[in-house]
Amino acid sequence: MTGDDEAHLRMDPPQIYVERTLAIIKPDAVKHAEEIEDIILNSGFTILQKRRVHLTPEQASEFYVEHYGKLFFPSLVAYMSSGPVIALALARENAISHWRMLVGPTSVTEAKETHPDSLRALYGTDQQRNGLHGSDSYTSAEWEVRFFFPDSIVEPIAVGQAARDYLARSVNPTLLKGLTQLCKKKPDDPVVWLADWLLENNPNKPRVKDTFVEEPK
Ligand SMILES: Nc1ncnc2c1ncn2[C@@H]1O[C@H](COP(=O)(O)OP(=O)(O)OP(=O)(O)O)[C@@H](O)[C@H]1O
Repeated sequence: MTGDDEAHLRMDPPQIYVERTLAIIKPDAVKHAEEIEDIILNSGFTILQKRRVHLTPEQASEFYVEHYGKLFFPSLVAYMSSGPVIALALARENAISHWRMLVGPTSVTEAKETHPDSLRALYGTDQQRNGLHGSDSYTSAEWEVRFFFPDSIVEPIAVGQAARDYLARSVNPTLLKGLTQLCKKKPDDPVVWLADWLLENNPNKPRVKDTFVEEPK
């Protein structure tokens, strides 16, 4: 066995993990919503759900309850309930940290200086009217997505051993056969060839023969 082979064996298996986060386009940035959604999609996010809502002051207070008691809390609540916002449930790998990176620092002045390409630098106005929100942790993402999308059924995503068991049971046996055939054939476009092979050899494909006889027109 070569050193390269040993290094491959020591490598962790690839992780399959799709994370969700809550994004809000705040009242001052709603006029730029189309542009912002394009940037979201071009940054590898999937928009799972979207709602345009006008929060009441009570709802805005509940959403930002962690800031209750701070000097800026009353004006934050007034601002967040001053006009419609767009709430988006976003998904991608490492969605929470990627979205916060794309959004940029809380202060728009700082965002313009240090992260001029961030969404807050582009669409925010000041420390408070900073255009966008993003969940800051896995726990708050779950809570915030439910806050805006209470009816959404959140399917737990299989991770770790559960993901490995699922793939080992449902996908790997067929995929391995396909990959073996692929290595024998070495087609020009291996991905398309494999996709066709998988469709043709899908063990879940109905096996009933098509017995209908086409009537002449
Ligand atoms: N010093 C401040 N003065 C006025 N408004 C503020 C101040 N600090 C924060 N805010 C407002 O409160 C929001 C929540 O503050 P937080 O410290 O959680 O920032 P953040 O995590 O960057 O923002 P968000 O939670 O909206 O994504 C900010 O986005 C901003 O609108």
